[in-house]
Amino acid sequence: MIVSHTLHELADGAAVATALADYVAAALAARLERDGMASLAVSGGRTPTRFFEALSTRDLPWQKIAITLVDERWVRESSDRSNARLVRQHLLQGKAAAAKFVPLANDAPTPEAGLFAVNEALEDLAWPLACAVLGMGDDGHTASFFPGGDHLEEAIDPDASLGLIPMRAPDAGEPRITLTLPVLLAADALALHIEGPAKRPVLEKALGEGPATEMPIRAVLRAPRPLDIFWCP
Ligand SMILES: O=C(O)[C@H](O)[C@@H](O)[C@H](O)[C@H](O)COP(=O)(O)O
Repeated sequence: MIVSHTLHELADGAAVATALADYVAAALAARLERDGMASLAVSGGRTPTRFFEALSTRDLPWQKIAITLVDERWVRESSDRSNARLVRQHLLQGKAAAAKFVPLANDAPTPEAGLFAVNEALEDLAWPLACAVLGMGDDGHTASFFPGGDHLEEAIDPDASLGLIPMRAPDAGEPRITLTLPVLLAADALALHIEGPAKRPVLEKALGEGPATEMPIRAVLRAPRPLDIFWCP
């Protein structure tokens, strides 16, 4: 198996935010230079706030950049569980306010009902992604690839034909929608952003043996492509 990870160990969350913002800005700039347009997919959850704020100050031609999410909880943007809300509050600010944002959720009652419209909206992005930034939960999930997820095997299939898939899982809270593994792996640059002492042993365990369905981050860690892991205690 070919694995090629780079672990960036930083002193604290502020240092991770700066290093990851540098990394993402470089990936966007490289793609902009080549194609004149670039897309970025980011994760939600609690970890990314400081990184979003650092990235939002970067001097990039944001009007040529489209931002979407790696995954979303199927809730309204008024919910504090909404990843889109987090992106609007912390990333689409300052210079980055000029970016185009394509949310993964809409007003449809379920992800299945909303899927078609989200897929259509995503057609406006420049594909493949210039950069995708993943997070990781304490159970080893990433994106909405949850252990026990009803569409987990399809979502982490490297040959998945769908780019976007609904997901329900016992520990996911609400129904979710997520980009699938091949879409994430096709990104020019792929980062995993984890912070705090509790996540390091989870990462170490995920790097060991065992099925990817048990710790779905393994599907990313085992993929034959470079992955940059940003971590601080
Ligand atoms: O919507 C989400 O929940 C995410 O995109 C998810 O995959 C997240 O990255 C991890 O759960 C880590 O979350 P924390 O940053 O909250 O630990």
